[in-house]
Amino acid sequence: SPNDHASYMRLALSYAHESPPLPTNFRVGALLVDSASNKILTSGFTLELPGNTHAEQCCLSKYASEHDIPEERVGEVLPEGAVIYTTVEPCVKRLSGNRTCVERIVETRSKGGGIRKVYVGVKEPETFVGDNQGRKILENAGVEVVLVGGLEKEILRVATAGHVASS
Ligand SMILES: Nc1nc(=O)c(N)c(NC[C@H](O)[C@H](O)[C@H](O)COP(=O)(O)O)[nH]1
Ligand SMILES: [Zn+2]
Repeated sequence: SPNDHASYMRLALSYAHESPPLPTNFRVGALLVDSASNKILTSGFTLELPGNTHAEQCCLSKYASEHDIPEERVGEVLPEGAVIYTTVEPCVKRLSGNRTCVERIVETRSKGGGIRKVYVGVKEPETFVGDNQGRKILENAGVEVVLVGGLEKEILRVATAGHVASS
């Protein structure tokens, strides 16, 4: 129900606070949830795992390691009702050139299962890569993108805490 989405998004936002503030990315929090059992499978935040990691990537990577499977094959072990909540929409381009979260999410569906829905707190600001057009790519891959409104101001304040205050 809608307030479930808002409470999951608020929880994802609480993880974003764990991310170190930097001027070079956003502080994002994410959850991997089994919507069938309403259970939180993993949480993640930007830079949680070693390397230049994204919140959504950390959720998938942690779940994969819990199941002793390489991250790129995580789709094979995700439950039927797997969904992701992320405070900022999944990246579709990254200045570092690392694999994007849209690619990682789409890849989970290669064997038929995988992530079915992505709940998003805000559209990505244009700071680094301009307008993020990832939503269409996700939808074309059969991933529904649902905007969960109400936390935009807080999400953006946390996401940009490491950025030089815009004059
Ligand atoms: N959804 C999302 N989750 C994250 O955890 C994160 N950090 C971003 N950020 C998107 C932003 O576009 C990229 O952080 C910059 O483009 C810099 O690229 P890198 O992150 O260094 O690869 N977006
Ligand atoms: Zn990403």
